[in-house]
Amino acid sequence: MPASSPAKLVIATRASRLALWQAEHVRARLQALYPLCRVELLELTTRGDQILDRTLSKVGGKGLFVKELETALLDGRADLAVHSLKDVPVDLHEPFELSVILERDDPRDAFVSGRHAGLDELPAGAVVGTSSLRREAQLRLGYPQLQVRPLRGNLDTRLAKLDRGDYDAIILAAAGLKRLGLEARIRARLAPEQSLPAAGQGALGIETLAARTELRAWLAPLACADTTACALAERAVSRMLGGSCQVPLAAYARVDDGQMYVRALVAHPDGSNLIRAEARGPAASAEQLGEAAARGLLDKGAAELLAALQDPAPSA
Ligand SMILES: NCc1[nH]cc(CCC(=O)O)c1CC(=O)O
Repeated sequence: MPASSPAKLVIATRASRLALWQAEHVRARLQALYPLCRVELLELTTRGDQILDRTLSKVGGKGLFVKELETALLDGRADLAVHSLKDVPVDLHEPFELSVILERDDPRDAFVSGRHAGLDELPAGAVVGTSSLRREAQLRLGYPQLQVRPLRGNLDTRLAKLDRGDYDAIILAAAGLKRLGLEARIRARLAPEQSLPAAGQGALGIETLAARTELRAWLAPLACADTTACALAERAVSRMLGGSCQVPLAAYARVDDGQMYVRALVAHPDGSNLIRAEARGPAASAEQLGEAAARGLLDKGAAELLAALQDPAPSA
């Protein structure tokens, strides 16, 4: 236990069911660490939660989910903000810091469907919902016979759209479904070779004001060393490729016995081009390994692929 302990901690969170589960999870962990502390949640509605009619890549990306929470940290209305690490921009900067990364849950993408047991069982022409360019690109490449259609909304909304027949199947993060008690809806977990996860998928991050060093010390016992190393590597890939959810980019690291294996890919969302790279080495060099994987992608033309996506040539 740190020398001092907090009297009160306020956790800023988005008001979605997933965000509330995550904030409550952190609340319970902190409460167990500091039984005398009052740990409270402050629920906020973010711009990202309000805009539901356009795909995320069109409305400005991940920052939408983070800004309102950061304002609460700045105002002193909250001490910490809990995020799905996947949704935290890689360019998080002063006066904020990502002070703790918690142990990761299942990082894989999950296949959810009423009638079908997995991607390989879907008939040609079946409609698969996802709004992630990363998932779309990998699906189109591996399963060109399927139709990929956009899917937005929080987890419950997405499942409702599947259930009312808008899609034959949808792809969601396994961790999110698990957290909401919806694990039974998962028909198959996609292997990293099939659908390489997004940087940070399945992990939680806690953001604080960097100046509040006492907070960092109080939160430190929640950190998971292996997940932190993976996050460093994966986020290094994203950073070097200018990653956001507007970019079809995947980065996935694992650590076994101190040894790290990082895989990364960028792809054209239409499945026409997919570039992979990987790196292995000691987990202690996580960030360098992520950078090496990113350089591998860049050496194979990743920058050109991404530039072409941002500035598409007029199609005939
Ligand atoms: N894109 C939104 C988002 N952010 C975090 C999760 C799930 C939990 C996680 O990955 O940690 C999800 C839902 C999804 O991608 O299906």
